[in-house]
Parts: sequence; C-alpha cells; structure tokens
Amino acid sequence: MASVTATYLVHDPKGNFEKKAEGIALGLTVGSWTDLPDLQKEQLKNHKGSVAEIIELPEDNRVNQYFGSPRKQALLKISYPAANFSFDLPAILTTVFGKLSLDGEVKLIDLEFSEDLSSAFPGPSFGIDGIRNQLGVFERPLLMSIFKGVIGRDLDYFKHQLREQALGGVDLVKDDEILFDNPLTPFEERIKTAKQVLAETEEETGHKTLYAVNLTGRTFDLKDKAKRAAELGASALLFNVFAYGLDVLQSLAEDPEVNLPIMAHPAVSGALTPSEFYGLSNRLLLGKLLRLAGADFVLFPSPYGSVALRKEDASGIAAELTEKHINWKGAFPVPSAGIHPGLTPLLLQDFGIDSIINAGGGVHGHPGGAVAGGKAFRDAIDGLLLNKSLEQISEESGPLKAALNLWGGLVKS
Ligand SMILES: CSCCC(=O)C(=O)COP(=O)(O)O
Ligand SMILES: [Mg+2]
Repeated sequence: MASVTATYLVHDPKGNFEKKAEGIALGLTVGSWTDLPDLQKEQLKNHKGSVAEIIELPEDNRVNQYFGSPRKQALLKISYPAANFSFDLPAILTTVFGKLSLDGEVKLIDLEFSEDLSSAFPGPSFGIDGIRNQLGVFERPLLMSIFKGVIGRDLDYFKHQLREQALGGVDLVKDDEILFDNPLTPFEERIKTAKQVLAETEEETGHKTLYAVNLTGRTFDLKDKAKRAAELGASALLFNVFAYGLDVLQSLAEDPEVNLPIMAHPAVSGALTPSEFYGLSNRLLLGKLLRLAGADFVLFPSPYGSVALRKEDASGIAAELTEKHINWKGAFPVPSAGIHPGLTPLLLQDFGIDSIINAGGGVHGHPGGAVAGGKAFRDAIDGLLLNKSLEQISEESGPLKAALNLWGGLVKS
C-alpha cells in the first residue's frame, strides 16, 4: 500500500515514546486531542497512521543542558497511508508535519516514500548527465561563478562581468539570488544579452558557458516568465524556492514549455533547518525534497566557507542528491558561500567529481580580476585531478598562486 514514513527526533523527560508515537500516529490522521467515540473500525484500518519503529538514542549531556533537566531522546518512525492525502507535497507535508511542527521539540529528520508514491514526483528533468551533455564536460567537477555587485549597475556592466567570467573558463554563471527584475538589468534583457555574450566567448575560446537567470516576481506570473525565458534562449533558471514553496518548483520543473534546468537556491531555508530540536533536517529539505520536486542543481552552504553547514549535513544533502534512485535523475550538489581556490582540494575530496565548485567573491575578488579568478579555479581542479598538490600546481599557474597568497591554501609561497 502506498505510504510515506516520517522519522522524527523527539525528547521526553520520562521516555514514554510508545505513547508519544501512538499519539502522533492517531493525532495526525483520524484522531484528535480528545477521544472520538464515533471513530469506525474501517476508518482506523485504512486511515490511521501506524508506528513503524521506535529507536531510543543514548542520553546526551548537551541535550540535558539545553533543556535544563534530563531528557531521553528517540527517533520515531510513523507511516501514513497515502489514502489520507493527494499526491502532492503541500498535502504530504501538512499530513506529516503540519500541526506537529508547532507542537514542542519535534524535528522531522526524514521522509521515506513508497515506490508508487515517489513515482508521482518528477525529479530533475535534466539531472547531472543532462547538464554534462549540454556542456560536453564529463571528467571533472563543474565550475560556476556568480554575478556580484550588479544591483544599481546597467547592462553594459552585466555584459562586462559575464564576459570576464566566461573567459576565465567557468562552465556556468548564475545571477545572485538578490538580483530581481529591475529597470537597469531587466529579466528579458539579461537573457538576450547573456545569449549574445556567451555565443561570442564560445566562438573565441571554444568553451561553452551556461547562464542561470534569476526567475523572480509574483508566484502566479512565474510560469509565463519561465516560458518566455525558454523562448528567448535562456540556458537555466535560478530559483529562490523557499521564498515560494517546493510545489512551485515542481510545477515549473514539470511544465514541458519551460523545459530548462532549474537551480535551487537555499535562501530562507535557514529559517527552517538549523535547530537540533525543531524544523526539518537539511538533508531532507535541501537534499531529498528538492530532488524529488525537480531541482537539477542544489546550492547549499559548504562545511568550510563563510556561511557553513555541519559537515554531516552538507554530505547528507549531497548523498540525497546523487544516490541512485529508481525514479529520479541525480541533481548536482553545489556547496557554496565563501569558496576560494584554496578550498578546491577539500571540495573535491568531500563532494567528488559530480559536484559544482561555485564562487562569487572568490572569482571577482582575485587580484588579477575575474578572468584570472576563473583560471585559478580551473587550474586547481585540472591539476588536482592529475594528482598534483596545490603547491605544485601554483608553480605553473600564476592565477592560482595569487589566489592562494590572498586567501590561503598554499603550503609555502
Ligand atoms: C549560502 S549558499 C549560496 C551562495 C550564494 O548565493 C552566494 O552568493 C555566494 O557568494 P560568495 O561570494 O560567498 O561565493
Ligand atoms: Mg548569492
């Protein structure tokens, strides 16, 4: 029978987890806070949630300190029959974590979808292989850079920055998530300008670069805007999914007239994930749910940049995006924020070849400008894949040497 099984992390002074689990299984389905004498047997059989497992966890002093008195902790797995909800994320999230998300210290760690349920969701339309085919790059992590300081500047500046980034050898350039539609660099003009600039740089260097335009505006206008972007020849969309909702991402991903790779930005997700005791796990929200809803690329804070996630969270997101799945293509993990060339060995070691190295300040802040900034990264990636050390590579790469001298990562200069 189709179902979704939710795993919750819960805390309780007495550790009466059977009662707590039964309360959730009944309360989020056919029951209420009080006895309902009218409940029918049939209703209970087909619609009541069931407790699948209770895993008691060792006591943790840190947790006791947080609560100010001893607490036992456990993972509760509860299955909800698909007969209770329509096959869409708003219905599923409201079932498994609607009212419950407001009810004390409960964290939603994972959702397991039965196969027939997961096949109702599209997953990425292009995925890692589709993007690699578009770029013709198969043997290395991709390199992405971000427009910076474009707010308040015009299309000439946009054009200049894009050209520099592309000449530096980056594979993708994305808008910053805070660049919205505006009179100086309007959405449609950015797409047309980028198409022209990137055709020129490809002609000059033979290197292909894709541009992800920030799809912004009112929710009900997004589809038309995305279709227009596709007509104008955009190569990808950036999308602030958590300002809109996962279901909006899914609607865009499923629309055959949009048919563009979608890059999900994590903006606003930090309001839902950081607490150990509340909210949703990063792995679930930025990993499994974004992949299921159709993101082709997922940005998230790396474990070592300026805005950092815990290493196990970042690795968990990447695993959810790339693990083989019967219904969904893999999505590119894009560990981001404060990335500079000195971090390339760590990024490669932790996220492997099927990932994207993404930098804004780490490209534009290079002493030699954005062209040298891109080259520093490309040289680092290419050299590391030949088993050279950063130090060795920097002996042959002036751009890398300058980057390492500025931001660190070099053993000795
Ligand atoms: C928090 S992950 C998103 C990264 C991002 O949007 C960004 O602009 C990073 O810029 P940076 O200069 O830190 O590379
Ligand atoms: Mg940004």
